[in-house]
Amino acid sequence: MDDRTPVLIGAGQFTYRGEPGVSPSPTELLKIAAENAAKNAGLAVEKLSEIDGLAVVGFTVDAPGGARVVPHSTNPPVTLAKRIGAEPAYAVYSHMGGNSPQQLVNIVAERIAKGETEFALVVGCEFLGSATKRLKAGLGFDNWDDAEDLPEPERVGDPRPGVTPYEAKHGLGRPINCYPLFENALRARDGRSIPDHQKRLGKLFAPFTRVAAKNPIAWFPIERSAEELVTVDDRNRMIGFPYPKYLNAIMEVDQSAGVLVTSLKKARELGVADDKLVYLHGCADASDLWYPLDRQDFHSSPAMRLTGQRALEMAGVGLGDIAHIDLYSCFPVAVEIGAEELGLSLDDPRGLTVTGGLPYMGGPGNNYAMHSIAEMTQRLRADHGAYGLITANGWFLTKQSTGIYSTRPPAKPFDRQDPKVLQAQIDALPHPPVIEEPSGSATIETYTVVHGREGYMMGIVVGRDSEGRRFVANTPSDEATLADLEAREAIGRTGTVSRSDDGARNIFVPD
Ligand SMILES: CC(=O)SCCNC(=O)CCNC(=O)[C@H](O)C(C)(C)COP(=O)(O)OP(=O)(O)OC[C@H]1O[C@@H](n2cnc3c(N)ncnc32)[C@H](O)[C@@H]1OP(=O)(O)O
Repeated sequence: MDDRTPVLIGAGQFTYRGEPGVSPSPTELLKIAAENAAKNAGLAVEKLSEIDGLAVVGFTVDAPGGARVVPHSTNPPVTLAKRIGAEPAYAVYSHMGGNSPQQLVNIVAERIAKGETEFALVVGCEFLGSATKRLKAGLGFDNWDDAEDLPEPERVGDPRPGVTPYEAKHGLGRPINCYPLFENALRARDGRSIPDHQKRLGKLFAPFTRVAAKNPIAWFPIERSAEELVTVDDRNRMIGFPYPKYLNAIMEVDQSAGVLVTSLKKARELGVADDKLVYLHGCADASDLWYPLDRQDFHSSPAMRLTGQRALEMAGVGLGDIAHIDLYSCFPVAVEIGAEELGLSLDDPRGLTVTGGLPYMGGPGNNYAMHSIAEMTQRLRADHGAYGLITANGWFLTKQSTGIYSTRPPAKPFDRQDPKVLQAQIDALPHPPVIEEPSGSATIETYTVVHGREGYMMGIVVGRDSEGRRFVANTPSDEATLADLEAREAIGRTGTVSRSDDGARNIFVPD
């Protein structure tokens, strides 16, 4: 095998469950994950000082337009490198997106295969659990020594925001509002009744809770029944119809995870045992037509389909050869569409998660997939020669990265396809025109009803005007309108769209 074959040698994870007032800072969380990865590889933590590559997953608080409410370094890779005594020649920080962990592993592996990097740490963390509690309780951030003001890091990934200003104005910028648009569209496409579809969602995620219950890293290690997941009550309030809270990714956690990726030659020099080596056999990255309103429809993902196919092709295996699977699971529809695009059934006996998934394992910001890679590494070491597949999704089913791993040594040299190849195919797909100021009669293409802690808040409708142009609008926010949208299927219903009195938004009034 080529000396430059990229290989994962160690994976570390961490969940902090202590007092918020003394919680680890972001750099501390990253360092703990890195040290756990080193120990997992059988290395002394001091060896981390030898890395020549460092890729840090972008923090959620650094999303475009995000306020610097939590003190943290302006250059997390450099701050972390100093903390572990390393001076990596390659040090990058990703743009937003839950695809980032797998994308960074793919990029770093390609660099290793080209001889540009030899020993890399890929790592990320979530710190909004304690940080939010500190902010709410006025606990301050005295023991966080991260707030270094350094030159901006080199960023990798696509810097575009997830939505246009037009979409943001109508509420599409929050995942809890946007993902339900896909879920409802999927239900209507299948002609399933609302009660039957809710049952399907509970049935899909109940096995995820079972995996989380056995995962020592899980934020909510609690097994729940299918019925409990979809029963709306005081503990499980409706968030964005049709998702009660238990079907939403949990935002406020303190977790971190990282992996060490080296060349085979370096792994040998470091003395890493053969039974620790996990190879990246296949990988791919692509984005769907970028903005939600530009999609072909709200129940498919060409990027998931193509990245899955390409990763399998690169690995030289078929779906039937995969023994362990983790589909990105921020909300049920990400799993449903992911499974459909890959050709998996929702009750596949292999299971669709190795961690327990975002609503139960955690890792909601951008770093969830690092936990699935770390967990997959363990599973594959225990099932020598088996293959594992993970998918990672960013923004609103926008960016996709896929990885296929195994302890089995690859039969051919690592050869990542230029992501531009798949991207050109996706960008050439036809899609409906978008109109920003529609008026007149229109039809609902998909919708959701947004709830606050006190109850109904607003409706969001994606519709088509009489010429088939797509628009987004809000509905009147009276209870009768919103309750009716939840009581019976609204997709395909007609109404009238016009400008709000203040001219700021579109308002769709159902017939
Ligand atoms: C590509 C992608 O990955 S997109 C996904 C990115 N991630 C997200 O967008 C996260 C989405 N989730 C959220 O924003 C939040 O979890 C919400 C809005 C669903 C709910 O949060 P809140 O409004 O704070 O919840 P609420 O005030 O009703 O209840 C708080 C309680 O519920 C718990 N809780 C909060 N969210 C969740 C959740 N998703 N599942 C289960 N319990 C939860 C809290 O721990 C808290 O419990 P406590 O009372 O025992 O302390």
